[in-house]
Amino acid sequence: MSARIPPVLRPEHPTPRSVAELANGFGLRVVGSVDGVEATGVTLSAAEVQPGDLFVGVHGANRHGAQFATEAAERGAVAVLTDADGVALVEPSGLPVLVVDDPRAALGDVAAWVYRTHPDEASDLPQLFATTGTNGKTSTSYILEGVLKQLGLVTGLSSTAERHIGTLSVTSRLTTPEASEMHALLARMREAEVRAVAVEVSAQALSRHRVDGIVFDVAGFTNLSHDHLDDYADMEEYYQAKLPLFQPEHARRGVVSLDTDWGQRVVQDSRIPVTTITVHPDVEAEWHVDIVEAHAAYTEFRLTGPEGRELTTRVPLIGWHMAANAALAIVMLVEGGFELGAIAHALESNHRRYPDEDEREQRDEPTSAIECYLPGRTERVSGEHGPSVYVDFGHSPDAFENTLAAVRQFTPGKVLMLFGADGDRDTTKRPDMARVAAAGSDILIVTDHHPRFEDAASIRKTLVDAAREAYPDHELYEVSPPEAAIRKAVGLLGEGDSILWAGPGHQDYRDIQGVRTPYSARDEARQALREAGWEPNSGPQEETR
Ligand SMILES: CC(=O)N[C@H]1[C@@H](OP(=O)(O)OP(=O)(O)OC[C@H]2O[C@@H](n3ccc(=O)[nH]c3=O)[C@H](O)[C@@H]2O)O[C@H](CO)[C@@H](O)[C@@H]1O[C@H](C)C(=O)N[C@@H](C)C(=O)N[C@H](CCC(=O)O)C(=O)O
Ligand SMILES: Nc1ncnc2c1ncn2[C@@H]1O[C@H](COP(=O)(O)OP(=O)(O)OP(=O)(O)O)[C@@H](O)[C@H]1O
Repeated sequence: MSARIPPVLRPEHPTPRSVAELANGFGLRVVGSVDGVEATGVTLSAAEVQPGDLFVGVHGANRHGAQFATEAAERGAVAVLTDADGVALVEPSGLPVLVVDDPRAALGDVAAWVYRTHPDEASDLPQLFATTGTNGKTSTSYILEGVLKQLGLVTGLSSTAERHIGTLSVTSRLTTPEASEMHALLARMREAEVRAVAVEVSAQALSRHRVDGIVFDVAGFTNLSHDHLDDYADMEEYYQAKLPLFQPEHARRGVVSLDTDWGQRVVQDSRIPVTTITVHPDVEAEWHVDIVEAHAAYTEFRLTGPEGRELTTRVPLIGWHMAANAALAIVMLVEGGFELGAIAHALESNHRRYPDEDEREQRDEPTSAIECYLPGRTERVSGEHGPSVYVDFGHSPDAFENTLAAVRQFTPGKVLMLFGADGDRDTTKRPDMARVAAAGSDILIVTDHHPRFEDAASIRKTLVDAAREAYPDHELYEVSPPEAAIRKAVGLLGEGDSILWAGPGHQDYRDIQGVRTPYSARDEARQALREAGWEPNSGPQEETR
């Protein structure tokens, strides 16, 4: 059985556009005739062609997309956009060809033209908020969406986990979709009268032109730390990949967190107006975040900014880093034109019940709180009794350090870290992940994650060796597969202890040898708790969505 491929959201009522006009407007060479040909959509994938589409054949890392032109024609493509190498590959399909040097680089503007989502042409687009950084993009985007909803807006979201259009939700494939899908999504959001959208932008997306043809109203930067050094030669190259988001081509204004030193570089190197924010009291910034209360169900923080502006609220997540993400989201909204006072008012009129709410009511204090549910980000799956179990999407040393520290705060007993590493992804971070995992835990269980085309046992060995070398006396087990590992973890612990299962987060599959097998770590952990006699929680969807 393989996991279902999530759908691509497109406009339901696209207006056809003349392919000849497209060729003229973009100065493209035409092979064959495009007279009277009209396009209603754009795609890079032959399997996803819908009648009326322009199929774009890019020279990929594995193959040339133009070789799938016949399949695209059979599905109803009306023309192909490709490079000079692709022209001969398209010939058997009989489709007319538009030729451009770099189809991927042209894709954003072409898709924006077809879907009428280019900022020069469209005055009716939703307000767009982009977040980038190594960690915290998904969290900040969900929090932004949550606050926008509390402000009463119809919202959209594009994240690693899900894409949302109002109440419609579909699972995501990539963190940031290809430009053809991105513009189709924006066009569909416009049809649904979405007013504001939170978009997660990965470094890979910027390097691969996935947000071309989009100018975000506000771009936010969370942090930069070791990750993705399979895609980028070093941290400098990784940083340079993020930078275009803070230039006028992609954003009007920026909010930059100075929590990592890289933030200062963004401030220096960007060519748009930026404001700064930090949780560090000794770092100079326009906005500061102080933690007021760390509770097992929320983190309360105070945000202070220029002209004496101040707001105190809660985010229903644990760890200082989640308060940092929430504060960043709020300042992004302020930069987007929302008054801090209006945001404060919207957050106070919520109905969430926290354990100490009765006490607050007696003191006649309104509770200000952000309403949001983040799938698989330090998500608690355990119930009232037994060990606390959190499932998380962290897969970098920095993420491990912060989530372990957050879990430790609310664990009187032992903290057990259960994790594996991604196959076919940055191998250089693995030893650091193992060392940080051991440093922050009392017990470590190394298991498998997505091996992809790598040997799972050798990934585990790298992790185990690095942890043993750094912490020879650490209690450490190597258990495969993860179903066995979570049962071992639950069996080792009891009341007052915690398990942090890092890696799988919200995901509903495991990638083994390129086959996506349905798999939910959250379901697996709940089942393991049940088998051990502990009743898990019923899942936050029912409680908060
Ligand atoms: C490295 C990378 O970004 N690769 C992306 C790229 O693949 P590729 O260039 O290898 O494509 P290819 O397999 O050679 O195929 C070439 C073309 O032929 C088409 N094709 C191919 C086969 C076929 O049967 N029919 C067909 O039409 C493909 O759609 C493609 O357009 O183009 C594909 C089509 O859009 C993407 O799916 C693929 O993303 C892969 C799955 C991926 O894993 N990307 C990761 C690295 C990524 O982008 N990650 C970031 C988040 C990172 C993070 O923050 O953790 C993200 O934004 O998701
Ligand atoms: N501001 C932050 N600083 C450090 N770690 C963070 C921060 N925000 C979230 N994390 C941790 O990073 C991990 C990933 O969180 P999240 O999914 O929000 O980030 P992301 O940037 O979207 O990651 P990805 O690109 O892998 O989807 C989680 O373990 C989370 O607890």
